[in-house]
Amino acid sequence: MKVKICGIQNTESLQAAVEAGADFIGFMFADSKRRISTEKAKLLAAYVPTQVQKVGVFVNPTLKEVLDGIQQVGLNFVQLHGEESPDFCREIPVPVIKAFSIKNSGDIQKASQYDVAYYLFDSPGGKYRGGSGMTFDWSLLKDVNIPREQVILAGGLKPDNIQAAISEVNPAMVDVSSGVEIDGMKDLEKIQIFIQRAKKER
Ligand SMILES: O=C(O)c1ccccc1N[C@@H]1O[C@H](COP(=O)(O)O)[C@@H](O)[C@H]1O
Repeated sequence: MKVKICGIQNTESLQAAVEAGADFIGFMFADSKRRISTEKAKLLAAYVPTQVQKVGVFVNPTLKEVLDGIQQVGLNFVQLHGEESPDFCREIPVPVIKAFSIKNSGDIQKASQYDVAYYLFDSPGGKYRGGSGMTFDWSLLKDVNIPREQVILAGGLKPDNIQAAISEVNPAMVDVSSGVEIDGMKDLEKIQIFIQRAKKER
C-alpha cells in the first residue's frame, strides 16, 4: 500500500513522514490553510529523499504556475483538484493525479474522460476544494471502472478508519492531510500510526 502525506509545511513533519515510510508527500500551492510558497516548497524539497515522490497540489492553476512548480521545486507529480480539463492534464510534463469529488455515482463516471497516472477519489470540499477531513460513501467506488493500481482514496482518512477504508475500497494508495493533524498542525505520532496501519493492511 502506497501512502501520501499531504500538506507538509515544515521539516519536522516532512522528516516524520519520510522516516515512517511515506511514498509520496504533498505541498499545497492552492488556496488552503496548508498553502506554502514555491520558495518554501523548494527549501523543503531539498530534504526529500529521491525514493519519495514530491507532489504539488493545485486548484485550477494556469499552465505557467504548474510549470514553475515543476521547475523550481522539482515536483515529480502534479495533483489537480479543480475543473481542469483532460486536455489541460495532457499538457503537463510530469505524471498527473486528477482528483474527483464524489457525491454520487455520476461523479465517478467523469474519471473515465481522463488519461492520467492516478485517479484520486475525495469528498466534496468544504471551504476549500479538498482537505475537508470528511469521508464520503466508499461503497460508491465499487463500480469504479479504473484499474485499482491507479486508484487513490482520500477524504477524511485517519488512523482510526484507515484499515476499514483499505479493506472496503482496495486502492493502490491512500492520501491524508487533516487526519494526521491536531489543531491544524501535523502530529508526528499520528503520521507514524497512520502509515504503520496502512502498510500493515496490504
Ligand atoms: O489539504 C488541503 O487543504 C487541500 C485544499 C485544496 C485542495 C486539496 C487539498 N488537500 C487534499 O484533499 C484531500 C483530502 O484531505 P483530508 O485528508 O480530508 O484533509 C487530499 O487529497 C489532500 O491532498
